[in-house]
Amino acid sequence: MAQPTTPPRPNTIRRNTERTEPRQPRMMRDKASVNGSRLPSFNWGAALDRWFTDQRFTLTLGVLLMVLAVGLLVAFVSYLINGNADQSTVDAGMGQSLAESATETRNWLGLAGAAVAHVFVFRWFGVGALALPVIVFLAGAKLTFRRELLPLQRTTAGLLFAAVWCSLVLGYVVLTTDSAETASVWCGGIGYETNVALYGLFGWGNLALIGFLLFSFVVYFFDVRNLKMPDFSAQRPTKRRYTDDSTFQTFDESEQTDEPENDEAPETADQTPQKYATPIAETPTEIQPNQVSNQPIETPLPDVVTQSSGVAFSVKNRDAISDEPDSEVDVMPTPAFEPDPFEDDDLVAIHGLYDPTLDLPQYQYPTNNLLTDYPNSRKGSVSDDELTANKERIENTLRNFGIEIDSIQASIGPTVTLYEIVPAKGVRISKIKSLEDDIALSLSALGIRIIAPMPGQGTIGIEVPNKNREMVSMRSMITSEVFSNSKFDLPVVLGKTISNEIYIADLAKMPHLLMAGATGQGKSVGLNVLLTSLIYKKHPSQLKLVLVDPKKVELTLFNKLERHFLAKLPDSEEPIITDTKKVVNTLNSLCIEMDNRYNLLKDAGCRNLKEYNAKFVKRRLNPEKGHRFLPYIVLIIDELADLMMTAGKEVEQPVARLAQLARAIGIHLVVATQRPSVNVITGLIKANFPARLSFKVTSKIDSRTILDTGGAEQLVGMGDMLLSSNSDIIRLQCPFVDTNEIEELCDFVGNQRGYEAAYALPEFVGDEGGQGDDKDVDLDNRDPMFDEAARLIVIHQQGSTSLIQRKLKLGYNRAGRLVDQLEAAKIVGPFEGSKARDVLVTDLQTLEEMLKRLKRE
Ligand SMILES: Nc1ncnc2c1ncn2[C@@H]1O[C@H](COP(=O)(O)OP(=O)(O)OP(=O)(O)O)[C@@H](O)[C@H]1O
Repeated sequence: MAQPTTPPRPNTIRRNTERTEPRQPRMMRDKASVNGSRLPSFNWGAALDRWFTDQRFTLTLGVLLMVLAVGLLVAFVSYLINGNADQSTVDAGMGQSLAESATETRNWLGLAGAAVAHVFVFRWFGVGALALPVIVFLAGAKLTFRRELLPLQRTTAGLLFAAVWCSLVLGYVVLTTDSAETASVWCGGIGYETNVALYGLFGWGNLALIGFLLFSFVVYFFDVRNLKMPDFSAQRPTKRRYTDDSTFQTFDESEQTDEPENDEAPETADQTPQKYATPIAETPTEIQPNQVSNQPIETPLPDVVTQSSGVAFSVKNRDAISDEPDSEVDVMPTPAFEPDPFEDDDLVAIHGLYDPTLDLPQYQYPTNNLLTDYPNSRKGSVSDDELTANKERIENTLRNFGIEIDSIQASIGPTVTLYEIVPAKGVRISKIKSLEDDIALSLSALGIRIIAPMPGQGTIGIEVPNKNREMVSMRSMITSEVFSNSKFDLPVVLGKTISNEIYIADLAKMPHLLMAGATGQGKSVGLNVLLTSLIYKKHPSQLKLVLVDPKKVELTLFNKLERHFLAKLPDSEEPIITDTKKVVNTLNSLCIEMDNRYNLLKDAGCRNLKEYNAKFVKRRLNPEKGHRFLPYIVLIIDELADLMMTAGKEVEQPVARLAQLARAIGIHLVVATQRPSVNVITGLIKANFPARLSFKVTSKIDSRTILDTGGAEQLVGMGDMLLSSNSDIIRLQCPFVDTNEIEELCDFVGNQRGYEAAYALPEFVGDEGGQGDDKDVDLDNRDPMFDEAARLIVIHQQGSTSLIQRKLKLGYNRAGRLVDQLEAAKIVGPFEGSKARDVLVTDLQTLEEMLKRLKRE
């Protein structure tokens, strides 16, 4: 038997099942394979995780805790009433029989109640012990109803402090009134003993210490940072949320946050609306956009809130206030010299960082048990017989062709086993590569892939499919440490590598993904895996999905996420886009969103979305100037081929434009197709998708189209795939997630409180609206901005709606109408899909003459 230090014997086979684990000494590995006794190790961590996340377990535990809380309350109250009588019984403890003690106990919950209460009430907290049942009850309720009645952590901290503090105050009173005999049960041991210990030192100063303790707690608990004098003339800041398009509610800040009432000067409307809308109302009010009244809210909080209270509020509120000077809104005038509060560091000091997740503060991330645990997933391990047989066949085949090898090492992956061969000295690698087909034939298995040489190693790899493959469950990916601890912005699980490592990528860095694969090879499952990873990791305020599904059936289940994660055109009814015309409009709308976001970034002086959001979170960007927290947008297109067939350039151009420019502003594309031919994956699209993934395809040509190399035609299907990223090719097994798992996940998210509607993308007037049939356009009724828009277009020689929109600060609809009028006046040419229109007037002088003529007519 070989010793660990001995160099590998020629032609020996070694298993390498788990690269992630430290490698065993050779001796042990050989032993394991000789005996053939590879015992499956039981995963205690996963079993415990399963147990604790099982909803039946949490429900049972929750109810148990609530019952326990009631029991503790009864025991404590009873002890406070009868405690003096029970003390001696409990203290007598082991000195007498249990039955004897039990009969003597006066506690309503018998000896057990008296004993527990004796510890918590008498020895520790006194009357403050009553905090304990409240904490236990809240914890039980959280487990039972899966929502918090009160913020558990914060309430627990507050109650524990209250218990100790009460004990200290009462301890002081008991000590100074010399009533320990009768009243020590009320203050408990902590309060009494502490006061006794300190009284000798400080005397009545104890009270000052206790008072200071309270002060320090308040400072930290409520994050008080200064003691400015309260301005009683100030009106209280209010916070508002829309209930529907026409009305919105404001509600008192103090209802929502645990912060102390803000005693700062009144905030003006140009401060971030998460904390304050406008100092309009003293009391909770329901406000019509054009009129503000002081009626208290009678309706409870709406079941929905707007996308980002930041964005929506600032827009609507601006309309309500600035467009209606005579309205009843009493806006506090802002003196001209007053500094922009958004340049004032104090905002964070006063209100803390902006938290986008407060849009949906009670949102619960999906739990692991929504996904199925496939217990037999590791069943497909490769037997020693299979390994030895393959090894011998590889050796024999190579020997038949005159190739000698030094050693073979096997790495068993979930779908294929990689045999790494160290050829004998003098053997040319190209010779082995040229024998690819012969080796495949002799191993009589599909899916042999030869990697010669293995990048970074002096070996040759031969991948042979396993007879029984391992099912990689999505649950095992989600529960893995790498995924749970991943700090990626948009973490997506892609699968398991040949060495059984979990492969996670950051979509934000990829920054787009092109996916191909013949029908039935796992593309839809792959898209579901990607969506599942994102939904597990992101809060609805941080991520929006635009789902395009020309096949109409693949992504329907995600409908339920409409009010949480989906984004769509404002006039569109279906949250999942299936109609080609709507797809074109949506893509163009995303281009407008991209332009808008670039403008916001420019104004903010930021280079990318991360910097921008970080600045917004620090309250350095003013929502009144259009700034808002920008969620990531992930566009998923399931089946590009259909779209390219029907809309060609109209789809290609915006897709390419988005792929080219959108990475910095947080729009990422995942585009899938079953036909990876050059007329679907055009050069323009391909050039802008550096990360590409291929499931099994039907021909080497298809493989080349998608990956720039062959190999994908030799995959074995069912989620077996090749990922090409930064010129590396990695073979992965995609995890499996079934439709009913997706259904459970979407139900879990969809049944929670969501936004009032899907995230609204900017309006885009498609070709029907933008075609500009000049017969319908009345040039006598020109837009007041007509001349200005015409000059702009001619100066820039660019007939684009978004240029007008940006430079003249107009809404999309109005800019669209202006372009129609410009077309009717023959200043710009007709609509040409997503391309900018031709400008028909070449210089300003000609334009001015045209404008004069128009005025005379
Ligand atoms: N990762 C995987 N692990 C195990 N089995 C898989 C995996 N992916 C797909 N399969 C199997 O292959 C079948 C087809 O997968 P899928 O529906 O994703 O194919 P597709 O490429 O989207 O096909 P189409 O283009 O026709 O929609 C699945 O029903 C499943 O049985």
